Amino acid sequence: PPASPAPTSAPNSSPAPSQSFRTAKRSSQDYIFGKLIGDGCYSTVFLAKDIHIGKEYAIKVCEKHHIIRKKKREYIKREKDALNMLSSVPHGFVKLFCTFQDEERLYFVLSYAKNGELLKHINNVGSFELNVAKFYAAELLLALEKMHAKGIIHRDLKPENILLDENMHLQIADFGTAKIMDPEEIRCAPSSGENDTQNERSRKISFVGTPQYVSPELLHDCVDTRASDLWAFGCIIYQMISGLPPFRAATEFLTFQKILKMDYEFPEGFPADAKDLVEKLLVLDHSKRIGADDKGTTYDSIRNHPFFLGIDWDHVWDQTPPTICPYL
Ligand SMILES: C[C@@H](Nc1nc2c(c3cc(-c4cn[nH]c4)ccc13)C(=O)N=C/C2=C\CC1CC1)C(C)(C)C
Repeated sequence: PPASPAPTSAPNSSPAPSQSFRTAKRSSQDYIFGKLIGDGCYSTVFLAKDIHIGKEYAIKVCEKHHIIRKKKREYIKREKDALNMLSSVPHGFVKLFCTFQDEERLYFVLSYAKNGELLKHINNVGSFELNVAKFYAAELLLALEKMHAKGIIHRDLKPENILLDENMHLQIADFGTAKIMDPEEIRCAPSSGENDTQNERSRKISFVGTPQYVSPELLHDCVDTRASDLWAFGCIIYQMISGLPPFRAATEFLTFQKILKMDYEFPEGFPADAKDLVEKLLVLDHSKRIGADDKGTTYDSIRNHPFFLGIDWDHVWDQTPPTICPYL
């Protein structure tokens, strides 16, 4: 953990807008830094405890010189903006409570997702029972709807940055790769391939997600749309049920090849409804993916798919998540 430098002048901090009371300016002195819980490209996430209230947080620490040298200021700013835009959403995302800085570092104080990465839970049991996969797919879809309705495309969704809180509810993390669409681009439709504005579709992008989950349009045409997150959604449903992502190979290049050739198959016994939904999400043409044409701020065509039969969409977050247990 970073040595807590004695603050020379009160480091500037900006309390998150959601705080209902004024707090004194925070600094690294207000926290006891614990174990390292995650390592991103340009940041490290530590478990930390607020010495005044004893509450645990995840604090993302970014070295300023590293960000400047790697020209990543835009990524950091975009992540803070996305987290602030989502801090008013009650469920589905890690919360940003406040930020502060000192001479060398930027600090983001965030909610601590006590049960860690979804990937760890999939690997612990091999693969999820259908009811567990359905539940987390439903929570993930609700989070995608909220994110997309605010014009935020995550672009790197994967089981490593989908976390589980202390009550085992889902929280999406790591918005450093997110794209925030300009206000005039945000339509009510959460995702609409053919109606996407020219800039949303054709904007040159400088970033490609994690090989196993990256969408073909991001690879082939350098295009990112909300539907790119729907592709990753399909990969994650496949992986929760089978234990592995659909596109995997010895190298990144071979993985990309498989994606562009749609070279994947379903293991024996993969449930038919789940297979049908995954096949409707893993479509090369992003405008033809299920949900891409949905209007309003919900993916009704996905919600109404038989895979989600029995999900009460208004009470998913109130439910006690089903126990993740190894296959008998
Ligand atoms: C995805 C991220 N990993 C993680 N990011 C966050 C965690 C987190 C917690 C555990 C964990 C908890 N218990 N055991 C493990 C493992 C990985 C975590 C958390 O609690 N709260 C906020 C986080 C992130 C906030 C987001 C703005 C960056 C990477 C790999 C990028 C470091």
